[in-house]
Amino acid sequence: MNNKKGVLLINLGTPDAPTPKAVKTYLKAFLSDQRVIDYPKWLWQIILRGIILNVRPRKVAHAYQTIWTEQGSPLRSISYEQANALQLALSEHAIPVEVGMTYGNPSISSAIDKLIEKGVDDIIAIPLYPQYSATTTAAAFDVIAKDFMRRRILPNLRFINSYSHHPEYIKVLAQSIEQYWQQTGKQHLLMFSFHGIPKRYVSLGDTYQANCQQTARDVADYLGLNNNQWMLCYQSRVGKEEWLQPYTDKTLEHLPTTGQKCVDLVCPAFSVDCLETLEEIAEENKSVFLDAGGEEYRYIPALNAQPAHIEFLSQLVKANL
Ligand SMILES: C=CC1=C(C)c2cc3[nH]c(cc4nc(cc5[nH]c(cc1n2)c(C)c5CCC(=O)O)C(CCC(=O)O)=C4C)c(C)c3C=C
Ligand SMILES: [Fe+2]
Ligand SMILES: [Fe+2]
Repeated sequence: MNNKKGVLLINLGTPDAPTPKAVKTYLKAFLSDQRVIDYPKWLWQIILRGIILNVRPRKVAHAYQTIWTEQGSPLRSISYEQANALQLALSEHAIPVEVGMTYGNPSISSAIDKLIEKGVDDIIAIPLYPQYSATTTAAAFDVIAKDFMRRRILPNLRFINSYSHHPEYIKVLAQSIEQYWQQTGKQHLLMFSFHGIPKRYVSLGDTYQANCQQTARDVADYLGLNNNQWMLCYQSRVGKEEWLQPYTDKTLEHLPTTGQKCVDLVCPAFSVDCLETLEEIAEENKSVFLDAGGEEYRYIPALNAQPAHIEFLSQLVKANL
């Protein structure tokens, strides 16, 4: 008898509300994960609970308030849109799709419960991180593994660990940029801004930087861009350690002084628009660029639930049936 397949779409997670209290709960779970911050646990917990969780939630809650919608956090509401659209795209195979977040709600465990309730015994887990990183992809796997520890009967599991250079993904991403340029009638310097990670993690073997470089180069090649027409940077640095460089904010501050006054940003590490794109890139970094003398700054939206993105995800699922 064939196994019944189901899809678990995974993303990072987001607070339940844009309040300091809810943000504190979310950051506590997220920043306590040793995959994300690998300092000695006892030392880090003193810093986290003693300083960071008393200062950061207020500031970050304010940032969340600027992007919150009637549907709640964009990361969560767009993830549900993706799941509904993907389930529809897979309807001929009757494959249920559920959303699970590594931190916060809906949890990965609740998503696995729902799939099992629907009779699924073969789960295809897709962390929506095109570029592999231990900080995100492996962290998601850890949560699945932990969930499985409480189950007597384990479903089959297929885990898609990255798709940074999948030809169809490159095509969909490149075409979304092309369409943006066609609709606006203009093309500026293209800045690929990926979420950063500490440089040390790459030295320890994380393939994230190589994956980011591959995505950016493949998309630039698809678009026929020469080396002066695109660049790669890393955003969202946290803490005092050196992260992957060049930094997005420092680069945007510098670009206008070199005569580069117009820029288009795309953030391929984010499959879904979220705090780091809608606030940090589309607002905060825009001000950095314009204040430094830049003239035109545009953010190209994430792939979100765009039909071409959903079609790519459904191909990824079908290839794993
Ligand atoms: C401090 C360490 C962090 C690492 C390493 C990191 C890697 C990483 N994160 C994403 C995707 C997202 N990060 C988001 C928010 C966010 N990230 C960090 C820290 C690290 N991320 C923090 C503290 C926060 C919360 C906001 C803040 O306090 O500044 C989000 C957005 C969530 C939302 O609710 O909208 C995403 C998505 C990737 C892809 C990545 C490494 C590859
Ligand atoms: Fe992050
Ligand atoms: Fe940020």
